[in-house]
Amino acid sequence: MIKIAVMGYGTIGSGVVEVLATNKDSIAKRAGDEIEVKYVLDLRDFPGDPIEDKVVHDYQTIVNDPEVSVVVETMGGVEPAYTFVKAMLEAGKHVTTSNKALVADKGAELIALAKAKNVNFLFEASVGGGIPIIRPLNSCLTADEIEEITGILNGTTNYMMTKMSNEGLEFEDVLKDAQEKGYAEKDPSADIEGYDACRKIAILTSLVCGQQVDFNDIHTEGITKISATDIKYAKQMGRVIKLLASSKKTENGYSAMVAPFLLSPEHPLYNVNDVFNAIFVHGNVLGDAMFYGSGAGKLPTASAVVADIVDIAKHLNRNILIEWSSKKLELVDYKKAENVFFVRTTADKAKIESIFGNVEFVEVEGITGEIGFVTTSMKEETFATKAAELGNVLSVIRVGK
Ligand SMILES: NC(=O)C1=CN([C@@H]2O[C@H](COP(=O)(O)OP(=O)(O)OC[C@H]3O[C@@H](n4cnc5c(N)ncnc54)[C@H](OP(=O)(O)O)[C@@H]3O)[C@@H](O)[C@H]2O)C=CC1
Ligand SMILES: N[C@@H](CC=O)C(=O)O
Repeated sequence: MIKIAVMGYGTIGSGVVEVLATNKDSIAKRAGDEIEVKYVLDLRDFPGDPIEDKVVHDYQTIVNDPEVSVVVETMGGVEPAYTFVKAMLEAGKHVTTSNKALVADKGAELIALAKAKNVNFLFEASVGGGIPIIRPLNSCLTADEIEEITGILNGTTNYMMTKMSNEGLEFEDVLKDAQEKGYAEKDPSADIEGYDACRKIAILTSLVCGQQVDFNDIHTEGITKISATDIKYAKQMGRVIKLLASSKKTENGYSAMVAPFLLSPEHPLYNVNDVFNAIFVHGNVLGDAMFYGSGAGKLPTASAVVADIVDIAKHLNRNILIEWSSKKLELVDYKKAENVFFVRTTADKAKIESIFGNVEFVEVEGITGEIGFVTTSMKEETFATKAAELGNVLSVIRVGK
């Protein structure tokens, strides 16, 4: 019998307990032993819940119980999750977490500590919800130099953009809906401002380069500036707007960015809707691969956490090597990246053409007093200079290749 503790009995933590109960027998076969939840740590009590008698409020109860060999962290945030997880690893317990804020910030340190203690620190659910992506990068794709990762990495914003675009719903209403469905972060600005996708692409980039990527270095724009008018222009162009997180290996180093992009139907991420996420990976020998599935939500995410528990059960006496050192990776300045831009402005066509040269104008029936245009490909810094010279810019969205 493998005894585990779950820290944080919210959407994902309760999902983990549910998955372990629903698939008890098949999980036991695959893990080679039965898994039993001994403790649930939370701030609250859960009267009437089957785990009612397992609830504890002091993490030291878990630290000090030698029977518990695996700990699940699903509380969220860096503190106190970091303090609790570190104490568990130091006590020789394996840990799995769905907490990307923790992994992005403290991943290198916790991986090193787990290695020193000959236990495991796994975090499959921290990126892409139920989609396997961490394990593929850490094992199946290790023959490759990964040259690009571009993904829809946030379920909340993809759900929101899909509903706003297909059903004409308002931003605040769809955000509330996503929160009620358990997709959003405790502070949903992490979703809508792009910070959550930023942390996820930082984690993936750290894994492929083996060094620490500071998420604060990644240029990040969310979806808060996307309006109903932008969506009308997108439809006129036959495109959809998606929040993309991207990391590319260039000849000068890795470059990463999070921002909304206009995608055409030919783009591999065009048809990724609702809470689904998809991650496009290009390796130098593999070529292209796509990972697709539910990017958020109770059971899909819990499925990934439980898969980590099973992996840990198979490696109780061996550390699974994860190449991610604390040495900082300096990213290439995003201003040097080349992009195509869609711009809405109240400036006139003559001024637009005198500054941007050859552009493609976009007009939408019923929208007056402004015009949209698509630029040629240019460096971010060149675009910023030209846009400042143009003035009267209402919105800017990058156009996917
Ligand atoms: N929701 C999703 O779809 C996904 C979430 N994640 C990540 O998983 C983690 C958990 O998310 P989610 O389940 O949605 O969050 P919830 O807010 O639903 O659950 C967190 C739980 O942890 C409890 N908690 C918070 N602080 C403490 C503490 N100091 N001691 C004990 N318990 C504490 C909370 O209690 P209280 O409510 O009283 O504050 C709550 O019950 C986050 O890192 C999130 O980013 C990852 C992938 C998908
Ligand atoms: N809030 C996140 C949850 C999963 O990581 C999201 O919407 O993607």
